[in-house]
Amino acid sequence: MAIWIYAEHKNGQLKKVTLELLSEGRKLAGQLNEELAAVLIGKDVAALAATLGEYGADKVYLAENDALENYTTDGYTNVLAALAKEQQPAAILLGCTVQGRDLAAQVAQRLGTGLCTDCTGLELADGRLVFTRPIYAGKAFVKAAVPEARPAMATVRPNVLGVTAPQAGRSAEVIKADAQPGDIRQVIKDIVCQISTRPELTEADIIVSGGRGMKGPENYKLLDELADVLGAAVGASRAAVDAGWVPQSMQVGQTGKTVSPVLYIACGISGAIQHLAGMSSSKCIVAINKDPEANIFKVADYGVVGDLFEVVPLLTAEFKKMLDKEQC
Ligand SMILES: Cc1cc2nc3c(=O)[nH]c(=O)nc-3n(C[C@H](O)[C@H](O)[C@H](O)COP(=O)(O)OP(=O)(O)OC[C@H]3O[C@@H](n4cnc5c(N)ncnc54)[C@H](O)[C@@H]3O)c2cc1C
Repeated sequence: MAIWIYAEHKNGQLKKVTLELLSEGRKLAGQLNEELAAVLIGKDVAALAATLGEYGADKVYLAENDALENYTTDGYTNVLAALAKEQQPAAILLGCTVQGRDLAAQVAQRLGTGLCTDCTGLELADGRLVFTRPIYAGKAFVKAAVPEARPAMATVRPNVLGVTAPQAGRSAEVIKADAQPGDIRQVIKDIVCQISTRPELTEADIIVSGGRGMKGPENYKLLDELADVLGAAVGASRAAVDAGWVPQSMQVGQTGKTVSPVLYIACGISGAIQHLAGMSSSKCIVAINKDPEANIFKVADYGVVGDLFEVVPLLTAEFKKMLDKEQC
């Protein structure tokens, strides 16, 4: 009975959440005395198996097929579900990403098993995997387990688990898996990539986010400047997205992306429950708001009551000075 990690990858690179799951999976597999396996699906992805081994996988099930070049719900579900039926793992863990959420739901249905979504913690209790997940938009947490059904499945929020250092030279046994994608109903004609030098929102360690208090799209350049100095991603509230100031891909919250960076700087965001649902698991929250009663201050670790148009440029200048000094 093994613990499986779904190895999500993009543009020839493993997603950070895959490494986080491997690191956590390694600990759990050790405690359970089970093996840790990664499932790698795609076209020409075999080279990634070496990294999976270095980060803790004992085995890599490699399913390669030309038809699996791009993620499709049908193709990837058929391959992962068939493999799980054959091998009967104890658990399958996926990242709570757009792809992971889609695939996990389909595979769980196919296997007739339970799925805990959007988990922020994993532990063992009486030899069983117990998942921690936020409820009521992050106001409370439940501990949930998948009762008798096997495998127990879960999607885990990116950026909440740490990544342990890879062990150079550690390798995994690579097993060629059946890679028959079956009937694929989706046709992918083109993939339009956003070109950005910034980290992806869900994987970023630092996020600078702006809301309605930004007053207009032209003012986001203030956040861009701060983000450039900090190597951060830029996010937004739904109010800013609905106003057409920034694209929906930047939205953080219940109907946007869920993020857990080390540092989240909220500028001109009131802290509506739907926004908090997407960012309250950030490790450190800094809020800049001119209203001292704003709800965001209830979740903030540090709050600046002030006008963001004064505070943000000052922060940018101070961080720049600090980093310039460090480089000297
Ligand atoms: C079903 C549903 C789903 C939703 N999903 C989401 C979601 O995913 N994400 C999300 O964000 N929202 C979501 N919302 C909307 C949410 O309820 C709020 O309307 C939204 O988050 C408000 O955005 P905001 O904080 O930017 O704007 P506001 O609430 O208008 O707050 C603007 C803040 O800026 C401050 N401010 C103004 N000027 C300045 C200045 N110069 N300097 C400093 N501060 C200033 C103000 O004091 C105020 O606190 C959802 C709502 C519903 C009903």
